[in-house]
Amino acid sequence: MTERALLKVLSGETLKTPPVWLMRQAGRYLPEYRAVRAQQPDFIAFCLNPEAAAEVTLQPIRRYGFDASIVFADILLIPHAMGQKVWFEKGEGPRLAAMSLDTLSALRPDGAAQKLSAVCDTLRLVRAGLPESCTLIGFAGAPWTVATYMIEGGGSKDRWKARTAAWSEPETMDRLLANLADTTADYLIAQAKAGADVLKIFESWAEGLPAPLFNRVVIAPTRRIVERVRAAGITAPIIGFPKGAGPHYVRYAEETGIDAIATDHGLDTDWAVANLPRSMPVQGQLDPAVLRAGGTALEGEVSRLLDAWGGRPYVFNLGHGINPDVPPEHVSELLAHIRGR
Ligand SMILES: Cc1c2[nH]c(c1CCC(=O)O)Cc1[nH]c(c(CCC(=O)O)c1C)Cc1[nH]c(c(CCC(=O)O)c1C)Cc1[nH]c(c(C)c1CCC(=O)O)C2
Repeated sequence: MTERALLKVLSGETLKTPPVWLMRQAGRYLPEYRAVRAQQPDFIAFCLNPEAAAEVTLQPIRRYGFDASIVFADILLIPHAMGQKVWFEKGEGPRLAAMSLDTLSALRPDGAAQKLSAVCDTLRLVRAGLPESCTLIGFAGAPWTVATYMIEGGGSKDRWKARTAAWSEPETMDRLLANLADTTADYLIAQAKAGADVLKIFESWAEGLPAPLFNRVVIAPTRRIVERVRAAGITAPIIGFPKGAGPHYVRYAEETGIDAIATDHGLDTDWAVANLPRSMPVQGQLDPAVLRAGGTALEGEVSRLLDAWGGRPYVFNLGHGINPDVPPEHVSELLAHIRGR
């Protein structure tokens, strides 16, 4: 158990060769993923099919021997479980049924997490198929990020409706965020009980928020999740990923109660090294585009990050998910650069 490199780093150890895994390591860049996906036309049903989800979770572990495995699921399972219809249009990303903020904030969280028990079944199947040295990660979206999808009805360029609602209807918005936080905490607790060694909270839309809003919609609901998970006796380390938070990264690291911080590729490395809490484990921040590019650019960026974060508890990862057009052999090159130093 303590042999797991990722767990060592998350408990504060510095390793000469950092553990490595990649966001979206199970996905369309892998032909074996596309073969399973072709049999699973409904993406939500795919996520809730433990055999199929466990199979694609294990595919990148078999191919590359990553140090960690992240359960195949999606942050939009929470709105699905809370009663908002979610579907995926081919080539266009997620769609969610139009609902008013009042209606969304009245969706009752009680019992919603139990509707996602299939994800716990996936975790148990994955654990049984993983090498002992591989850490198993469970995850959920952070309330603000999930709320933006719920309010906008899908992805959006600037989250305009959600940001406007946060200012114009603060009580209703805060109620939605609190409901999401409680459901998400219950879901993460269930994942830890099903065998997740580590929990990760994806705040993919932390970008572009002034400080007062960042405190209210990002920090407070995230802290609420962490407190509720800890109150349930769960000790699994929690990684927070406030993508695009810029200088707010520091307060996020210090005030949410998370144990480790995942950084995006837009964050200045030297600034992050100087300003993030020194003892806090850091994960990230390779530009996904340099993984697509490969070659000497990739080698140079790997060296730059390993040099910058050397001497600190560090987990190698991308600054965002791997793109579908990344050649699978570039991932092998990446691992050779990291493990060959
Ligand atoms: C915002 C967000 C979502 N989902 C997720 C986030 C947070 C991380 C981020 O910012 O990317 C998180 C997520 N989604 C998925 C995982 C699986 C685990 C892993 O990292 O390997 C994880 C951790 C599978 C997935 N989730 C999705 C896919 C692609 C679906 C397909 O096979 O067509 C996968 C592998 C679909 C998805 N799901 C979501 C979007 C916007 C999309 C469409 C994007 C696209 O088409 O690439 C919502």
